Amino acid sequence: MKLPSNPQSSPEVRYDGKTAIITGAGQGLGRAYALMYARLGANVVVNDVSEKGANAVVEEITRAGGKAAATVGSVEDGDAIVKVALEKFGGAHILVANAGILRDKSFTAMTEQEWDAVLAVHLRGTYKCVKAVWPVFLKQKYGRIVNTASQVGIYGNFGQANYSTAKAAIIGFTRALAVEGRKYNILANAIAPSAGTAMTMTIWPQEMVDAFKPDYIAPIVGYLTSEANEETSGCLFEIMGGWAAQTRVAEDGRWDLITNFSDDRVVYPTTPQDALEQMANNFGHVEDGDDDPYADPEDPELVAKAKRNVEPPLDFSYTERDVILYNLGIGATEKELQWTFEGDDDFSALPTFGVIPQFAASGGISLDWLPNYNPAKLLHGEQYLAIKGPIPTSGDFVNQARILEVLDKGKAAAVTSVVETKDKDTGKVIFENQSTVFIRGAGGFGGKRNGKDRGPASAANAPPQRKPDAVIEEKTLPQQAALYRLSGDLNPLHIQPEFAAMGGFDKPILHGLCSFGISGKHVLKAFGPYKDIKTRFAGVVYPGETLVTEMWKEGGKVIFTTKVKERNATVLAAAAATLVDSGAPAKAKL
Ligand SMILES: CCCCCCC[C@@H](O)CC(=O)SCCNC(=O)CCNC(=O)[C@H](O)C(C)(C)COP(=O)(O)OP(=O)(O)OC[C@H]1O[C@@H](n2cnc3c(N)ncnc32)[C@H](O)[C@@H]1OP(=O)(O)O
Repeated sequence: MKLPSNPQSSPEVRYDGKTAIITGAGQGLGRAYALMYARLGANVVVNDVSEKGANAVVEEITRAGGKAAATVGSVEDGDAIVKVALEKFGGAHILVANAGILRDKSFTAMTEQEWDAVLAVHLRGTYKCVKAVWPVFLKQKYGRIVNTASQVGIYGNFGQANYSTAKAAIIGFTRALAVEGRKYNILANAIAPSAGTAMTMTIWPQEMVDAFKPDYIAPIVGYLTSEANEETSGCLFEIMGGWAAQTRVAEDGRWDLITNFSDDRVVYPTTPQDALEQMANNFGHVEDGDDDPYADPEDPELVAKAKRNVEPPLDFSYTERDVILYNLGIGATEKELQWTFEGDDDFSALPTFGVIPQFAASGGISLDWLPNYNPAKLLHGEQYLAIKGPIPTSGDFVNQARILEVLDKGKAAAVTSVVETKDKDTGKVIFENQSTVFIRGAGGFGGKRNGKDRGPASAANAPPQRKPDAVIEEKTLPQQAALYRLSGDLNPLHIQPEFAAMGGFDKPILHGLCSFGISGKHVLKAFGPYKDIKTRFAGVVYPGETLVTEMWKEGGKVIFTTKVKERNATVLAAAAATLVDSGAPAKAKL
């Protein structure tokens, strides 16, 4: 920011013809601002809850030859305040939301009334005044706003949970206004002033109150709300007794140095996109210490810390009942006792049961840091499952989840997580899942578009140009999703019409992993067991539709494609399974 050395005397900082609205202007900081604006040619609307205070300031201004009007009442009545500006002066150009109260109390003792009162005056009052003046600013394509935050809102303070909350919220509010207002020449900044006023008098010693005069704050507010300020917006300034600094957010993503902002790898994000980019850029290089340029491979503790996307391990158990429920959920029948009767000699889980433990683990992975994240817009994009040992029909396990990659697909974000499921007793990994979710509307944050080669987990698996070696058709049930969800994926997208509508579907859709399981069962029936299986979810399936799995045996792999028969739509693509017995012949008749 280019700040004139003395804005009050600088020739370019004048407010002739402009109307400034100042809330809480009956005394203290607000009064100092009101007097400054009036002195520099503005019409001033002096708002205060105290009639005496507001009138005294108006009188002081008019006596000195300036123009001012009082509006007495709460800042929560922003409409009434702005109305005075429009009626008395025919417009509004500057809003300084300054009014505030304190109700300090330790959080333990703070009453709800004390909480509500502070939030009402600071946060709701600021919002109401901005809301009322915003259409005026939009229409004239000009507006300058200074909202009043506080150091307490930045750093927190004992006895001020209510005030800290309101002030922190005002910072975010102001930054959002700056983003939305920029193209209309509406600039909004927040200040965290410290001055001796009636408000701080209750908590500061008298010498401090005397030393830190409100007049020291006014010039910065004056400059920020002047025409001379053509670009500074969305900033936060801490100002006190003639000292001012811009406060920026700094990020250093290295665990070892997270509290040490001392070198040039520290970054200063100014938008959520910047902040997200820092996070997104870090995904993928933290699988082991050697991959992490910031980790010291000599120091195992540091290497462990560098695995920053790792969720804590979570216990997970399942029983034979869970196995049967899953098998039924992907179409096992009462005749297939090996999948539906625990007393059968060959009782077993269908291999894709291995995707189920990840649901218990990935609950810890939150995605709400993505811009415009909307859970209704999330679709399952890809799935890879490696089966690394015989699948028990019951037991105790430990799941470990981590985010592997966050890609920016422009109109969507693609987030890949990895979950390893280990046998709790032996520590042996049984399943590894790599799962990509595709969140429509959450892209465009400036992250990288293409991910790394994840071997069979990201292979393109193009089907060969010949007739399939095996084809299996299976009609799903209208209640397929209602049944399948009981195995762990409780996403309402698959059962609740209203939620499906929010996701853009006219009715609930089938779980991607249900179709995956059904096709995985077809591969098993046609070619026998496999040690890994992968697909891309290329189109939606509705419960009740018929799935047709076309399979081609290529060496030790079965490449497959699944279509919905009724719509001839491809729903599983780039799909393949690696067979345990690579020499297994294609079964001609199924
Ligand atoms: C713990 C485990 C977590 C699992 C959570 C699972 C939660 C479940 O409850 C949710 C579900 O089961 S949803 C049901 C299953 N999934 C679906 O039905 C999705 C079907 N697919 C589609 O609709 C589109 O392909 C669609 C919308 C995905 C993409 O179509 P388009 O927008 O037209 O995309 P397109 O223009 O073709 O490509 C844009 C870029 O995105 C990449 N891409 C496309 N499809 C992808 C997919 N399925 N997965 C990952 N990336 C995909 C493209 O490669 C392209 O990238 P680039 O431009 O860089 O080449």
